[in-house]
Formats: sequence, structure tokens, C-alpha cells
Amino acid sequence: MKDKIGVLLINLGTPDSPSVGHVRSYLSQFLNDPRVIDIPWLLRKLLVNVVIVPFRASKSAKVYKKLWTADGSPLLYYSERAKELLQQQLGSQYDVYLAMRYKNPSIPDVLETMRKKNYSKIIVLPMFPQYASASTGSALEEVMRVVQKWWVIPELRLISQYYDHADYINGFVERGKQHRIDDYDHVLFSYHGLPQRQLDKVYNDGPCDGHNCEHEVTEENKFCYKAACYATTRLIAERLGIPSSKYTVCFQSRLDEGWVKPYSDEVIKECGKKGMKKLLVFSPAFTADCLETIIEIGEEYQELFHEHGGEKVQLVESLNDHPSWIQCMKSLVLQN
Ligand SMILES: C=CC1=C(C)c2cc3[nH]c(cc4nc(cc5[nH]c(cc1n2)c(C)c5CCC(=O)O)C(CCC(=O)O)=C4C)c(C)c3C=C
Ligand SMILES: [Fe+2]
Ligand SMILES: [Fe+2]
Repeated sequence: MKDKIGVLLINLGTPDSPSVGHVRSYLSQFLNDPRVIDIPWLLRKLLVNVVIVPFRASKSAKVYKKLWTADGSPLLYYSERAKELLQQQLGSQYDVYLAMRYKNPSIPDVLETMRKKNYSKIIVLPMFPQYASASTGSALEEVMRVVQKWWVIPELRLISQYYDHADYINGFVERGKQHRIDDYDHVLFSYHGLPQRQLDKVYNDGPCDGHNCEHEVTEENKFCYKAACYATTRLIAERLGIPSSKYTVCFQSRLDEGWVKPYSDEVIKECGKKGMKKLLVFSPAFTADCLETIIEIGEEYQELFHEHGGEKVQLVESLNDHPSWIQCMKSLVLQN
């Protein structure tokens, strides 16, 4: 009998429902994570539990209500669909599971189910192609926190990043081909932002600035999220024949100032002021459509662009259940 292998996919997580209570509970778990708000404990507790969550919960809940569909939260729906398709592709030698870093299905619950199956090997695959301590780092830390307490610790493979995987790039190239790129004045590659200090912490030899992260990936910056985002963009743009003069890399969803620049909303305003009318927006850090793509890009940036003279912000659909994305995950599993 061949040993079965367990595969654990992890995505970020989403509230259990768009109610204010569920959104509050989600934000509280998410933002109390020291890898997300990386400031001293007492300051984080005060900032998150007294300032951010009480003020943000009802505002965010309204946005989640717009996002919610009959299938629930798109992030969870598409992640589950990707899990099912990956299971079909891998066949019966593998058991594929899905967990969310925040809320449900939770990493401890899913790992407990996996522990009982006695796998000789577990492969952990965060659905974040670019490493960030706030996403991949946090998901992997949570897995290690749980597994370290097991009596029997199986062979464990943790996948950190794969932004340059040919099938992942191919997925976004295929998504891009669904649009007539020549019809657009400019193309944005809008990635989820991070506080600048979180980029700096990746380095042993000084801050991110000065490492040429906009242009190359080296031994020093290979785990810098910004360097990985720019490298991802070059790979997609090159394949689609988009010249560097026709695109801009930018970063969205900042909570305050001091996040990695340029900010997507500022870039969009500038594009409008320059007289551009149509923008095509890729968001390659998200492998499943979610609040940050459907609402922030698809609705809020559309409105913002319109206010500044533009006409259309067209979001490129995320990978969701695209065959290249499933192929990417399959090949990462088989390599491990
Ligand atoms: C690339 C993956 C992600 C990184 C890195 C990341 C960092 C990060 N996020 C916040 C704050 C928020 N993010 C929110 C939503 C959200 N974030 C990601 C992914 C990454 N975040 C996703 C996929 C989503 C959408 C989830 C969904 O349910 O659809 C939110 C909640 C929404 C809101 O209230 O605006 C917050 C807050 C920080 C602070 C951070 C790193 C420091
Ligand atoms: Fe986020
Ligand atoms: Fe960097």
C-alpha cells in the first residue's frame, strides 16, 4: 500500500457572515496577529481593540454585505473550488484540505482532522505566491504552532513562495488575454500593500531602500515582498507584450501612511488627471477574488477614477479556478 500524503492549502480568511459581529470578530483575530500589526503588545492591543476594530467593524460590514453572494464570501468559495479541482488532479494518493488563517475552516481544526489520518507527509501550501510575513509567514507559523504539540510529527513541507512559477504566471497571462489590452490607456498591477517597516525587516543589511527591488531579485532581497511583486509584474507584462511605459506597479489597501508606495489610489487619481480614460488592473497577489479586488478595485477605484476624469477601471479576474492555477498547485505538490 502506498502511503497517502496530506496537502493543506491555506488562504487568508474571511468573516463567517457579513454581520457586524462576525466582521468584528474576524478583524479582531486578524489585526491582533503580531505579524500583521507588528508593534509592541500593549500598543497593538490598544490600537486594534480600542481604535481600529470598533471604528472599522460596521464600515467593513457594509462593504462585506455588498461582496457577499448566494455562495457566501468569494474568497472562501473560490478557495474551496480550487481545493476540489486540485484533489481531482492529484488523485487518490493525496488528500487535499483547505484552511483559513483567520476564522473558518481554522488551521487548528483542519490540522486536527489531518493528524487523525496519520499521514507520513504533510505539504503546506499557502495560496500567496509572494512571501510576506503578514500572510505566508503567519500561516506557516500557525501550522508550526499546532504541529509542534503533536506526539507524532510527520514529514512536513512548507512552501514559502512561488511568484515566478510558470503556471502561476501563465494563469494571469491567460486572464489578461481575455481583454484587448491595446484598448486601454494604461495597465496597473495593484498588489496588497504592507507597512514599509515590514519590508525592511526581511533584510540583514539595512532597509529595503537601496536594494533595487523595483528592478531585480537577488540573494539579499529574494524574500522582499516588494521585489517579488515587481518581478511578478515583469514576468506577466513581458508575456503579454506590455511595454514598461504602459504599466505601473502600485500597492492598495493601506491602513495608514508609511506603507509601501506608490499607493494605488494616488496612481489612479494621477491617471485621471493626465486625461486617461480606460485602465486595466491586474491584482496578482490575490489568487482568489475577494473584497480587495471585487469591491476595492472594481467599485471604489472605479468611482475614484471617475471623479478624476476617467471612465473605466477594468479589473482582470483573479485566478480563482483557472486550470493554470490548479496546475501550478499540482506541480508545487509533486515537486515536494
Ligand atoms: C497578499 C496577501 C495579503 C497580505 C500580505 C495582507 C496584509 C495585510 N492586510 C491588512 C489588513 C486588512 N486586509 C484585509 C482584507 C484582505 N487582505 C487580504 C490579503 C492580504 N493581506 C485578503 C485576501 C483580504 C480580503 C478578505 C476577504 O474576506 O475577502 C482587511 C479586511 C477588509 C477591510 O476591513 O478593509 C484588512 C483590515 C494588514 C494590516 C496587512 C499587513 C500588515
Ligand atoms: Fe489584507
Ligand atoms: Fe526590498
